[in-house]
Amino acid sequence: MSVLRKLSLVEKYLTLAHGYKQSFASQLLDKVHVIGCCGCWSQQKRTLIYQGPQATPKYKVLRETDIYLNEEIKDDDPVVQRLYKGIKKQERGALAEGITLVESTHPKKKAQAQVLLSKVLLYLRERDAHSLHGSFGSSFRIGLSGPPGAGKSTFIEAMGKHLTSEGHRVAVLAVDPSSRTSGGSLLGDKTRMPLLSVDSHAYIRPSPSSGTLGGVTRNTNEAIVLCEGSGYDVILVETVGVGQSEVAVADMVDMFCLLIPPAGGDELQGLKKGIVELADLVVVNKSDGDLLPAARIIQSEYMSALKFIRKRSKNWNPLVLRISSKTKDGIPELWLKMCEFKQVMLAVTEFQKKREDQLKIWMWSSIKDNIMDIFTRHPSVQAQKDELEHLVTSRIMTPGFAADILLKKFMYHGEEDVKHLLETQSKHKQ
Ligand SMILES: Nc1nc2c(ncn2[C@@H]2O[C@H](COP(=O)(O)OP(=O)(O)OP(=O)(O)O)[C@@H](O)[C@H]2O)c(=O)[nH]1
Repeated sequence: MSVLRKLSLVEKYLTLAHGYKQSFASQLLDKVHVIGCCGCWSQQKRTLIYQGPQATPKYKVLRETDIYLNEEIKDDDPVVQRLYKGIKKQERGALAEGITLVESTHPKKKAQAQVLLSKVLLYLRERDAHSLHGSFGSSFRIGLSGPPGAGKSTFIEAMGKHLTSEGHRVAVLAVDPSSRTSGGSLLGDKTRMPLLSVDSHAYIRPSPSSGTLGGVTRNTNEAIVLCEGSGYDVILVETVGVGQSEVAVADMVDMFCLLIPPAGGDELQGLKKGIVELADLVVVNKSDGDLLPAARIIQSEYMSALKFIRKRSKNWNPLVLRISSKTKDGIPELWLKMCEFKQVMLAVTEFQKKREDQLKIWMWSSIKDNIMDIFTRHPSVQAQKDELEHLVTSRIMTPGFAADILLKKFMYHGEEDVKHLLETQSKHKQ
């Protein structure tokens, strides 16, 4: 293509883009790669630096996503079979391998994980059908959040040991989207829960390190299902409270608990107000020794504050309880309250309704994640995102318009479309 021809295409693109004829403009973008521009709109036409046509590695990235979507993994896939049997037999190794499979980003492993999950979900459905607790009632998912130093590890250790001594099987999962940047999650570290980590009725799994909250959330949802398939009836999901992770955890559990230390003002500043609104139970930890008076004050402060917070359920008034994870005081009573919550929610079918809603949330968040993944890897998007970002940040193009261009490029990426639009345009001119 001659330099003049390229320049005229760039100019055409700009004129069309300015006139909001987006589809044609976006098709032209495929032909000419704008690598720089400056000045206002009219000046920009003259000062564009361009290069084209793009030497995009043809649909390489697109093929990758195609492979994932088209990957055919059958029920009798040997890996799926082996893990499914192992998980049902409550083998820790199979559970750990199954969770690693759901955390994998490899297309084939992702597809295997979905088949494994479908089988486990079906198994759980059949198991629930024969259970006294009814649909969804054979497990209890409890979310736990709290500011650093509240005593979460000490609490999980104490509560976990209490539950295993009562015959429960406890799984501890963590949601920590920051674990990737911080070089690995501390959550689930054996040194944090030394007794529980060697308890044969407990399983502790650190946060997946996929980085994004969406990815971590999906992995955790899937890990919960596998743990339940492996006979764990109490699932504790811990969050470090980074950004939106509490909301994500509240969306995947039956009950959400907030653990706080007996400290006011400064120490609790990191605690976002919104988190208190998510809590079905506020637990004041360290209610022992010298900290007892402070714990009582915090308890009454939170009890008053909760009166002004909109209730999450008309069937449950959030409570504020005091415990000591060190002396274990209040732990059995706290567990009884948790069980009462479950019974109340089951009786009014809110428990079942919430689980159903969570499955829908899970489906839609998976769609969102996958679409974003496919979208960002798409060759046309890859090729043009930088220049569009540049146009947007230079205030030459509106973010909405740039988004429309990328979306259209993504939806109509075929060469045919470009040809057709170019032909239409030239016919129109004649
Ligand atoms: N007195 C008293 N101290 C406690 C209690 N529970 C935890 N602690 C202490 O509080 C400190 C923090 O406990 P952790 O369990 O590590 O707290 P955490 O919330 O997991 O903290 P991060 O790991 O930083 O998130 C430790 O020194 C514990 O010994 C309790 O019930 N009473």
